[in-house]
Amino acid sequence: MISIEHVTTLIGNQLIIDDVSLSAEKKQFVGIIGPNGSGKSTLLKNIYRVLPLSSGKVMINGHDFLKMKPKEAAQQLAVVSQETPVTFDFSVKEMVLMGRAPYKRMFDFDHSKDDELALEMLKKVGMETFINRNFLTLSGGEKQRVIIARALIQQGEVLILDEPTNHLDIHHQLHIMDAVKDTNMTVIAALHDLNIASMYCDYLFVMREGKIFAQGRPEEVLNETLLREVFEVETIIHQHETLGKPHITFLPNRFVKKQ
Ligand SMILES: Nc1ncnc2c1ncn2[C@@H]1O[C@H](COP(=O)(O)OP(=O)(O)OP(=O)(O)O)[C@@H](O)[C@H]1O
Repeated sequence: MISIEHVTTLIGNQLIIDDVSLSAEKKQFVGIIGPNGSGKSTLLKNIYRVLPLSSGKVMINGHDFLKMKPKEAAQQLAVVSQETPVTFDFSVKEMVLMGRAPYKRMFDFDHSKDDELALEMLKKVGMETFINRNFLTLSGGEKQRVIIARALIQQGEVLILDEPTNHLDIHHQLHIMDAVKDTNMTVIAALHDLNIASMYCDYLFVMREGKIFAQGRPEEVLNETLLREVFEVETIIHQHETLGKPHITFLPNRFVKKQ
């Protein structure tokens, strides 16, 4: 279980995250939704230690995550962010094997068990035929799928996803979300696509202006009034017959104005 307790973040003298608490139970898939600039990425960066928080705590299974040594922290939590800058020439396999680093001691070499795992994770993201390709020659979506394989091979308890499927076509969005859902990891994901959030998340936190505005299961949170108030959009929401989840149809402004 991961819990974020009363996190507040100031950047300069601007309050970006204002006393946010949220948690995810073991193996739960938790989504964070909210408009541009509402603080989703900042909060995730606070959690994965790229951005220091001003006050608050991040606890994993009762241990203070922010105080863990880097290797121990990497055994607990993996991250896929929107962009992963890579400037050196690595093969796809080498990129994925980097996810095993938290389990290595100095002068340990990759062994065949790790190679098998790398292939298994690349299969999960549909990239196994690219195993010997140079990472830098891949398309944006292909790169992102390799980065997801690298996070999966880390086999931590918690997976943090910041807009993980931004670069992906719809087939690969669903494929990746299915692969993530099938892992035994606890997931906290910032998502822009509200129908994807509805389909995959067990629980949602809605952020607005650095605060948690609402929370609950998708069917409790995704309603026309909330989406109007938070995202300033008009929608029609119905329960999808096959999926049993709310499905959102967004109405174009010019259509709404005519009504
Ligand atoms: N280094 C920084 N300096 C100043 N302001 C910042 C900095 N980083 C983030 N912010 C501001 O904090 C607010 C929250 O940004 P954040 O990236 O967390 O939002 P977000 O919800 O992830 O947005 P998006 O949906 O556009 O990705 C924004 O107003 C942003 O401009």
